[in-house]
Amino acid sequence: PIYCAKKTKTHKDELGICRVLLAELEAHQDAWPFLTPVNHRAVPGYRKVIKKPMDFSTIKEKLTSNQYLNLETFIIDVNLVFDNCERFNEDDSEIGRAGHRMRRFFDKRWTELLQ
Ligand SMILES: Cn1cc(C(=O)NCCCNC(=O)c2ccc(F)cc2)ccc1=O
Repeated sequence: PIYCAKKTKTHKDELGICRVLLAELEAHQDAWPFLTPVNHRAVPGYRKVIKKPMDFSTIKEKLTSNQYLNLETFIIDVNLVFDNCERFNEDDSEIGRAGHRMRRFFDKRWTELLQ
């Protein structure tokens, strides 16, 4: 079409996309390191190194208690999960590789959903 207006998304539309994206992240086979908060008593050094812990269950709680203003604030928290993972884990480790795979999956899915 000659004129293609960018369809603005309402807050409800954006939150719907967040719910779909989060469900897909949680269902992914490589999600297991990210489903619950890292147990800093079981993982030495984690609390000192990672200033802003984040995980999918915390994101779900924030989503259901309407703490995300929009899709962007949701994407910031999801990226925090993957950035924390990269900071704390070797790229060539079980959890490090899972983090890279999950980030690639997320980046692909939210761009697809926004097209
Ligand atoms: C992101 N990150 C995670 C860990 C970590 O050790 N995370 C716990 C893994 C054990 N948790 C599971 O295996 C599990 C949890 C829930 C579930 F539904 C199924 C399996 C360590 C460093 C780090 O940076």
